[in-house]
Amino acid sequence: MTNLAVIGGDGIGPEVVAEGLKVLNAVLPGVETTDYDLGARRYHATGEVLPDSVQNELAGHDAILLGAVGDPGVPPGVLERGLLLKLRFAFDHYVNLRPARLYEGVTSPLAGVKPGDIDFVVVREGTEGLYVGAGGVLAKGTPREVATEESLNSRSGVERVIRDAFSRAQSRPRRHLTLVHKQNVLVNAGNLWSRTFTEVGKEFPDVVTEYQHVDAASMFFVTQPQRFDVVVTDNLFGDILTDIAAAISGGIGLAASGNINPTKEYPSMFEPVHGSAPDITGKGIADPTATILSVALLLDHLGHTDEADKVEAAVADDLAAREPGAGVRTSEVGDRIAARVS
Ligand SMILES: NC(=O)c1ccc[n+]([C@@H]2O[C@H](COP(=O)([O-])OP(=O)(O)OC[C@H]3O[C@@H](n4cnc5c(N)ncnc54)[C@H](O)[C@@H]3O)[C@@H](O)[C@H]2O)c1
Ligand SMILES: CC(C)[C@H](C(=O)O)[C@@H](O)C(=O)O
Ligand SMILES: [Mg+2]
Repeated sequence: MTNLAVIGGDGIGPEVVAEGLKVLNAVLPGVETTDYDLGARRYHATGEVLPDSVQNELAGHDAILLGAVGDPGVPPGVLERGLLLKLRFAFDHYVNLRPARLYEGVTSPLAGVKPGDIDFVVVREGTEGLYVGAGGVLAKGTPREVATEESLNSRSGVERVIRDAFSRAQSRPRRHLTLVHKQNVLVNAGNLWSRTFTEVGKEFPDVVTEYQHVDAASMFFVTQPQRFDVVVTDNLFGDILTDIAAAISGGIGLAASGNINPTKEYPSMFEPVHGSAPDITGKGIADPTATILSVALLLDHLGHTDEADKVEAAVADDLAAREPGAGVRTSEVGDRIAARVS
């Protein structure tokens, strides 16, 4: 019996997670779920963000489904760092998997692109880089104030995510992998990434490789998305590139992600790429598709590949059947996709 920890979180998080669970229950009845009240409400009520006891309980689950965290009433970073990043780091989610696909029936803002032109996956490093929290502030509040954030890149951390990306590229028809970095400026980390990429690449002679600086890659994402099959990159570049990937594939409401611990030592965590969207919270108009596609990634990770394929196919059918330009009603999307997989 699969046991799933559910963190609805803030803003539209609980709204989209409810639809993800609707689809999960329809395609794989009997998954045991435990809800965790984490996020802004708990923080305001108790001052707690992620108590150790809760983290330990989460560790005992097969997987975690998360909506989003972040709230305009909570200082920036408290929930994002204290909850989301804490879980990514504690559960060693070193592969942050973010597929981008333009489905039939979905309009891309890019002129002339067709479904099939955008079908790639970003393997974003999830535990290092500028996200580690190294740095600080000197002379705060004075004219001499200096703030630093350091990027940490370990050989083992870089190597394991690059190897994962190579092996994903090897299992896809095009067998193409692009390393994205900024080795012309970030010469220390860039050199480690590119040397490691070359060395690990020797284990995968059938994978075609390419390197792009992140500024050029950002341009090619919106001018020639067909160039990409698998992309591997560091934590911050991956964060930014995957919002671009979402935008060109029809919007942030469709972009799924998995924070994966490939060793399965800890539970992996699945969540939409988007945030808590305070501007549309409570209106019933958030698109739950990203969360439902994240449920497909979750099912795949847990070995339920048929169910994962069924969910993705149902999403594709639903998107193809949507009235162009018509708004989304959150619960209706969940109802329709759940009905298709039942
Ligand atoms: N994984 C996460 O938990 C996560 C991710 C990103 C941002 N955040 C947090 O969320 C809060 C808001 O951040 P933001 O505004 O930069 O990003 P956001 O993704 O929440 O919203 C950006 C825009 O996209 C729209 N949008 C987002 N999800 C949508 C959906 N499912 N359907 C339709 N429209 C959708 C929003 O309405 C908004 O206009 C911040 O506190 C931020 O730190 C959390
Ligand atoms: C909320 C924030 C910590 C997070 C990130 O930067 O990774 C978000 O933007 C994401 O893309 O999941
Ligand atoms: Mg982001």
